[in-house]
Amino acid sequence: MLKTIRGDTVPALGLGTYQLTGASGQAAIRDGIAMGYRHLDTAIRYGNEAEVGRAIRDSGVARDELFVTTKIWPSDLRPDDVHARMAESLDRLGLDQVDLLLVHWPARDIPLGETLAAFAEEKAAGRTRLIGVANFTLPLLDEALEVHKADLFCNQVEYHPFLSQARLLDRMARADMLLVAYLPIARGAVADVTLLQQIGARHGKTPAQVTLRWLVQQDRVAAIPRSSRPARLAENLDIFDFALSEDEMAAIHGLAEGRRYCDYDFSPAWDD
Ligand SMILES: NC(=O)C1=CN([C@@H]2O[C@H](COP(=O)(O)OP(=O)(O)OC[C@H]3O[C@@H](n4cnc5c(N)ncnc54)[C@H](OP(=O)(O)O)[C@@H]3O)[C@@H](O)[C@H]2O)C=CC1
Ligand SMILES: O=C(O)C(=O)[C@@H](O)[C@H](O)C(=O)CO
Repeated sequence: MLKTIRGDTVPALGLGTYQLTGASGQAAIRDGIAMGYRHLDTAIRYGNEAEVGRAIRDSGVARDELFVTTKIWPSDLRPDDVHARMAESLDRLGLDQVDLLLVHWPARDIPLGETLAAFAEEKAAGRTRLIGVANFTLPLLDEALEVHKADLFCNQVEYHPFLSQARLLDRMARADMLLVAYLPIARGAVADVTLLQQIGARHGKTPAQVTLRWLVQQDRVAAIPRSSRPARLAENLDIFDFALSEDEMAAIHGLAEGRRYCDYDFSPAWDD
């Protein structure tokens, strides 16, 4: 399944790579590509761009069949730093271009317009095909769209059954942007939820598969679960042979309780 935003496509289900480092991390990423993952999510902060690059080269999969995202940390969002970090990322990845470059978190002390102008320059220079943001709240998104007049591809945010993103999704639909759901299985916590177990039993699927299907079945939503284990990598990808009913979709939406896992002292003031 592909998601299409203004003519650009991305596989709806990608592989998160946080903490997939070293030889074991590289092996997990390589296994994931061999199983069929074609969308890989890394970040400078994860310290694994070299592993991602090696896994891509080992896979033998053509570069244009893969969608590779990286992200720049908020301390490095001044224009000169953006250009330097992007060059270093490409070097570590062993690529000429990434598919998507993201602002990893909003910076409090760097004008957003300057950062996004530098991102647009990276796009114009062909070092990234697309640009976007992550962890942007409604006001930050409005600011980004205002200052950049923007062709922002996505906002990558925490999204799983325990955290509603209805207002953000509504705003992003009007801007024709993709929501990339991080922590899509709430670090595995969905496995213990009775409702997800019951829906899963009906379809012969696990709670994680039901959750990932619920995400990608929504308009303009992609998801990037991570696993270090081959069996779970395969499980998380195996969600395209069934569909949830409208009632099942609504019931899962009903699990939202404002539970957020990624909340740090540098996080923005969340909308919820
Ligand atoms: N932009 C941002 O600020 C952020 C982006 N991200 C991105 O999103 C990705 C996903 O988020 P992440 O933190 O990894 O959390 P996830 O929700 O993907 O959960 C990953 C955890 O769940 C376990 N798991 C994986 N599959 C299953 C399954 N089928 N059943 C039960 N447990 C399972 C994994 O353990 P095991 O490895 O043992 O299988 C791992 O501990 C990250 O890897 C990263 O790429 C994440 C956080 C913030
Ligand atoms: O995983 C991410 O993408 C995050 O933004 C955080 O978990 C980050 O990596 C971190 O280290 C927080 O201090």
